[in-house]
Amino acid sequence: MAGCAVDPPVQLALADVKTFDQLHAELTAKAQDRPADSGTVRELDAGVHFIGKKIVEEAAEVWMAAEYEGVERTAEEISQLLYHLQVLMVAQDISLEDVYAHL
Ligand SMILES: N=c1c2ncn([C@@H]3O[C@H](COP(=O)(O)OP(=O)(O)OP(=O)(O)O)[C@@H](O)[C@H]3O)c2ncn1[C@@H]1O[C@H](COP(=O)(O)O)[C@@H](O)[C@H]1O
Repeated sequence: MAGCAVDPPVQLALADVKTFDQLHAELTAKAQDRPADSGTVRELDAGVHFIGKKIVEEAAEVWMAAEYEGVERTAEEISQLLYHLQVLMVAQDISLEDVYAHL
C-alpha cells in the first residue's frame, strides 16, 4: 500500500507483542482469579522455593543459549526468564514500580 511505512504482516506481529507491563498485569489478574488451567497459578501454589529454582534454571538456559544456540533461542530463553521473574514478583507482591525504582 502506497504511503504505508510498515507491511501488514509486520503490523500484525506488532499487534501480537506483549510488553513486560502487560504480562505483569495478566499474571496479577491470574493470581486473583485463579483459572484452573493456569500454569502461573500452579507455579504460585508451588511456592517461592520452586519459583526460585525455575529462575536459576532459566538463567542457566539463557547463558547456554547465548554461548551456543544463537540470538533467536537466547531471546526465547530470556522471555522465559522474565516470565519466571514476574511470577516471583507476583508471589512476593512486588510491583513494577518497586523494581523500576532501582533501574
Ligand atoms: N510467558 C510465559 C511463559 N514463559 C515460560 N513459561 C512456562 O515456563 C516453562 C519453561 O519452559 P521450558 O521450555 O524451559 O520448559 P521446561 O524447563 O521443560 O519446563 P517445565 O518442565 O517446567 O514445563 C514453560 O513450560 C511454561 O510453563 C510461561 N508460561 C506462561 N507465560 C505467559 O504467561 C501468561 C499466563 O499463563 P498461564 O498462567 O499459563 O495462563 C500467558 O500470557 C503466557 O503466554
